[in-house]
Amino acid sequence: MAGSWLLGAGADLPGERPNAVLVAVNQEDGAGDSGPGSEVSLAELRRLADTDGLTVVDAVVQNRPRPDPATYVGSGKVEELAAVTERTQADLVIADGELSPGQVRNLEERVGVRVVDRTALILDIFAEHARTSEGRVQVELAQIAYQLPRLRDGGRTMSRVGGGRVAGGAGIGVRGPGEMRLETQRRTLRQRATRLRRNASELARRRERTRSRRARNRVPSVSITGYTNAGKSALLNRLTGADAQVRDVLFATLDPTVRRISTGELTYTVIDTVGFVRHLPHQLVDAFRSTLEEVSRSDLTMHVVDASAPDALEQITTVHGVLQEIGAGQVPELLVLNKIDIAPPEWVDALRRVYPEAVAVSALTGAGIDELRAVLAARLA
Ligand SMILES: Nc1nc2c(ncn2[C@@H]2O[C@H](COP(=O)(O)OP(=O)(O)OP(=O)(O)O)[C@@H](O)[C@H]2O)c(=O)[nH]1
Ligand SMILES: [Mg+2]
Repeated sequence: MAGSWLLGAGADLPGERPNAVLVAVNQEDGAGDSGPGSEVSLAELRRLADTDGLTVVDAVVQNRPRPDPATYVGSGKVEELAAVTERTQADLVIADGELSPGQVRNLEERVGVRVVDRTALILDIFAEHARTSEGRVQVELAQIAYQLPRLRDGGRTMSRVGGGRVAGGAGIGVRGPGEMRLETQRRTLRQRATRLRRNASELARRRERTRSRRARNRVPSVSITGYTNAGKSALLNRLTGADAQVRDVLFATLDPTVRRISTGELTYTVIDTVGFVRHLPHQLVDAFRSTLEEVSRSDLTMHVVDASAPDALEQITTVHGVLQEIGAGQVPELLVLNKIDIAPPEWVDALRRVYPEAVAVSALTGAGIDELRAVLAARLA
């Protein structure tokens, strides 16, 4: 059920899209114009909320040098937020940044509805989209890592704030607040995490065996990386005739799809994997380490860029940052500018000036795909 983890157990409204109000602190610190609270970041938060089955009804943004340690936005803005939430009958508030447990508690007390942050929203989308057992285990581990430091003694929190569904209704934390003492909750979560980790490492070993078989057979591997919604799965399908799921939502792909390509003498595998996003929750990066190893162990990564995105350059920087973080910084990269069928030609040219080696394609129309195949073959030979 969309948004159920965010709203808490028992708050599911079947068939209805819960309303959300966004709240953000725009630090305007000159660190690029895509930080929390910027237009780019808020537009993305809207898309994340939409992907998660929520309707964004309003946004409250405050410019200030840094977030208020107690309430994230200043106290005047908190009152405004409460008024907006009341007027729009919103079911929850989503902050465009990571909130401390104290900030969540204080905001919830004053605004009167559930308050979550960008990380929780992304975790919820991942939980919705995970299909394989490995994906589910990884998401649930990330959710537990997120929940543990945020557990609260039920008695003082609002009745709406429960644990809620975690990864496909696995059943942890579904009891309402106050039913379990904090320590018991903590212990239960830790025990569950231990079981999940055991499970995850078994699945990782299986993946490792497949990978080393490919390596022994000297089959080169190409990974597809890039910002979420860049067209990675569409490109895999175009290159290999696979039927990976292509959707206009964020994080459509969580579970890697591998396909083999043979052209002339050359055979290689192509693997499509999870997309990246700014402020990708570190809990997810940790939990998805084994999936992401497919990237760090690959011989080449095709970094797919949505050339029609106004913030394409910043998306590239974000992806490079995540690649570093997962230990894939050294993997040779082939930049692929995708969606040239809809990108303004001057944008594509501007990107090519920065990245002269990039290949421009459209996974949708097939434009540039032959050249991409040729470049891939040359780079792998
Ligand atoms: N116009 C156009 N749309 C494209 C192209 N490639 C992909 N798309 C669209 O972009 C959206 C995202 O495509 P996906 O292939 O699912 O993107 P992805 O990078 O795999 O996304 P995630 O798995 O969610 O990270 C879909 O609506 C595709 O139809 C393209 O070359 N041109
Ligand atoms: Mg995909």
